[in-house]
Amino acid sequence: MTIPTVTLNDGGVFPELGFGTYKLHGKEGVDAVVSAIDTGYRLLDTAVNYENEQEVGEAVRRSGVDRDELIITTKVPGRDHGFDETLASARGSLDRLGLDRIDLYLIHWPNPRVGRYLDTWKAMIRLREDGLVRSIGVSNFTEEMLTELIDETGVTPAVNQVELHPYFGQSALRAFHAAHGIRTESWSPLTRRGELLSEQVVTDVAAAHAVSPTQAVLRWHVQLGATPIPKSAHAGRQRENADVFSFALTDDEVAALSGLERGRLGDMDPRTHEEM
Ligand SMILES: NC(=O)C1=CN([C@@H]2O[C@H](COP(=O)(O)OP(=O)(O)OC[C@H]3O[C@@H](n4cnc5c(N)ncnc54)[C@H](OP(=O)(O)O)[C@@H]3O)[C@@H](O)[C@H]2O)C=CC1
Ligand SMILES: O=C(O)C(=O)[C@@H](O)[C@H](O)C(=O)CO
Repeated sequence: MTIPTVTLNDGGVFPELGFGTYKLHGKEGVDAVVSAIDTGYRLLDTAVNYENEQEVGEAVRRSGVDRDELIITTKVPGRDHGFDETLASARGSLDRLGLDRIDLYLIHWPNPRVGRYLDTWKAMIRLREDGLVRSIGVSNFTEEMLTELIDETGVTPAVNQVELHPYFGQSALRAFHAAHGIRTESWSPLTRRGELLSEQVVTDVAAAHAVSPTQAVLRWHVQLGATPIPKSAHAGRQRENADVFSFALTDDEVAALSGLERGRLGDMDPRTHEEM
């Protein structure tokens, strides 16, 4: 299966859909990531805090796919914020991944009370200049935080990975991203298999296209211009989730799914939620 791509603001190629790896561990985790690569996923999303960078690196080596086709994302955790700390954190990630380059490096959470995301961002710029990282971006950043990074460094993040699903459509933040050429990446795009998938509007839209509810929801992300990164440990579901490029929702269907808006899944407002 071939997943279409877009071009990031730094010229990098970026898939319209990727693979989440949170909670994939051990041999089963490696197998799941290999299976995702076999299916056609090229964007893989890990983080120091997922404690599975080794598994992702092993899967990359086990897959028969050319390294340059893969976009390996990892993230600097809150406890490593700061200029020197971020440089060291990246080297730790490269060691665990067993790779010589991170393709997309993100600040996992802004942790505003720590107050060091700007220094962290400056280190990421350095890592990109040094060739250890290809693209740099952030996760869970608000419009105000993005503005600060851009104003202080002149470097606009390529990606902002944020909570996004039909219950939390992030329309204002997405408009800001569009205005600044920042690619939106959707975390928990399926709401971790919550009640969303049995909402009447979701099952109706799915039935209209003879697809599954997860496919209808993932197609909604694609049509918003966001890159969802669904996680599944199962090859059949991985295939189902990636198979969203041969049908299109109508504008009314996109609007109907957006009409499910009700807010975040949990209390994860990045202005107050901290993850170290
Ligand atoms: N930057 C951040 O702060 C965050 C980033 N993330 C990233 O986003 C990724 C995706 O989000 P995540 O929270 O994992 O949740 P998702 O919304 O991707 O949902 C994953 C859940 O849905 C199930 N599932 C997947 N596909 C199907 C299907 N076709 N049918 C039925 N069930 C399905 C999975 O089960 P099963 O595996 O059994 O198939 C799993 O339980 C993460 O893995 C991580 O990489 C997530 C949260 C925060
Ligand atoms: O999955 C991620 O990237 C996270 O940041 C998680 O820690 C997520 O926030 C979570 O599951 C917290 O319970």
